[in-house]
Amino acid sequence: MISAQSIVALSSGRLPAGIAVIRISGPRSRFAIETIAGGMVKDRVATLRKFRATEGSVIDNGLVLFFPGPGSFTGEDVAEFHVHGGRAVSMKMLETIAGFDGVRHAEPGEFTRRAFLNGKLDLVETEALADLVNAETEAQRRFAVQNAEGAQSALYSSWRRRLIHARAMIEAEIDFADEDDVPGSVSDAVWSDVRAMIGEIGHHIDGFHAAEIIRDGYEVVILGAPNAGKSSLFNALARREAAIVTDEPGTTRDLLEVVLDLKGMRVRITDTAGLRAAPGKVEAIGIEKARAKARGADLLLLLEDMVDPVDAGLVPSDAQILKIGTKADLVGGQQLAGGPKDYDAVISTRDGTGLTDLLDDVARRAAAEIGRAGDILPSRLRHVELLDETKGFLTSALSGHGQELRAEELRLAADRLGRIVGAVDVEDLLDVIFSQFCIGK
Ligand SMILES: Nc1nc2c(c(=O)[nH]1)N(C=O)[C@@H](CNc1ccc(C(=O)N[C@@H](CCC(=O)O)C(=O)O)cc1)CN2
Ligand SMILES: Nc1nc2c(ncn2[C@@H]2O[C@H](COP(=O)(O)OP(=O)(O)OP(=O)(O)O)[C@@H](O)[C@H]2O)c(=O)[nH]1
Ligand SMILES: [Mg+2]
Repeated sequence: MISAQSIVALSSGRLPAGIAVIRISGPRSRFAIETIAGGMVKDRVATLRKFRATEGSVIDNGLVLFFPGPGSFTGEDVAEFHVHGGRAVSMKMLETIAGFDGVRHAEPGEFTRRAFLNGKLDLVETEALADLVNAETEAQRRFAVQNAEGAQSALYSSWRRRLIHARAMIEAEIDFADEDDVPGSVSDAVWSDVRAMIGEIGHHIDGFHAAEIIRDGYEVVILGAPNAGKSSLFNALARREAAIVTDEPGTTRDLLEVVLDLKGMRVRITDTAGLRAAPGKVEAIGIEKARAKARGADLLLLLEDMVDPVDAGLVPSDAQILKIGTKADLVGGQQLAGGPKDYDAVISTRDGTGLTDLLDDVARRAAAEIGRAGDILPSRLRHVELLDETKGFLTSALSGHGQELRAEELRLAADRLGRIVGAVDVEDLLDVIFSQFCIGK
């Protein structure tokens, strides 16, 4: 598909910058180079040229590249002008190119949309490209680049191929039911492969929580009785005075959150109101919020003042729990070693005791949840929903009666996988997916 309209945008970031890249895709790319750079350049080779405005004045000295379609990012002819990254320079270039007949400013994600429509990327790779551009942590980048390169798509495509093969076998059996040369063991093999796929898809779906942790962060909630030292730990982890600390019990009422990059992983830490019976009105609301937050957490840090231990009570949650003794600086060494309480960690925000070990422990637990680098995980709820439907059709195909019906269910299952990668009927999804991009991508 070659669009009649060419599109232009600033494809590099915020101005001013050292260099800015102005990119045009579509049939007017060639004309833009001829007009602005005074003549065509060699394909795919950076060439230094003077760039001139329509009336002939010099805009800048810069590098220009031409990528002939279909061998380009978008699949169309593409030109790039690399200019000095000033605001006025970039605006003059954009204005000049958008002033040509048949050229308009690109919408967000429109270059990538053309790449998708021209078959350069599938839908999952497109989503991964959006993730790559938005990646802030090393774990997010690793995950996104692997999927942008097609790892996730390859998995779905291989399942889809297996299903198409399975269905062909079952339909052949229907067609040749009366003949002797289609052995029954063929259909046994097919259904045992379908059973295996149900297991593989189920296992893959289970990985979604790991993908959510990579994207949204590993959720750590600090809990404990009033004055246990929660906000002091929170501030130490945030490396700033993010929360108010006083010696008055009941200082913190609202949830406070910081996001850390811990060894390349996104980790969200929440400070909460001290848990106690018979609190004041505002505090009671804070305590309810703390309990609700704890329910959705991955890890609870349950703090207790070792000088004045108060049982904060149990909080229902599936999260892992680390019991932490605080204010170690106030407690003698022997007391700690032989004390009645068992703590997973002992810290002091006063003298820094145990903080590095605690962070290491949190990072280890987050890494264990994320799984091994290279694991292929579903990266969108959209994928999980379609995978669930796929699994549902496979399950009823497996236990169903009548070869025709069962073959039809295999078809429906393969169709759902096709929807994930965009091989079938996805027009309705495109606007949602491309709205995740910035202009120029
Ligand atoms: N200057 C610049 N840097 C960039 C991009 C770009 O468009 N321009 N990219 C944009 O996102 C990324 C690189 N991605 C690209 C992907 C495909 C093709 C391309 O021309 N593909 C052809 C031929 C491939 C080949 O020669 O092996 C093709 O797919 O047919 C170019 C860039 C990151 N860096
Ligand atoms: N000596 C010592 N004092 C600490 C330490 N951590 C906190 N404190 C003190 O303990 C008191 C309570 O600390 P906070 O961090 O506000 O306690 P909190 O758990 O957030 O309390 P609430 O918000 O009221 O629930 C303050 O006076 C802190 O200075 C520590 O490691 N050593
Ligand atoms: Mg507090």
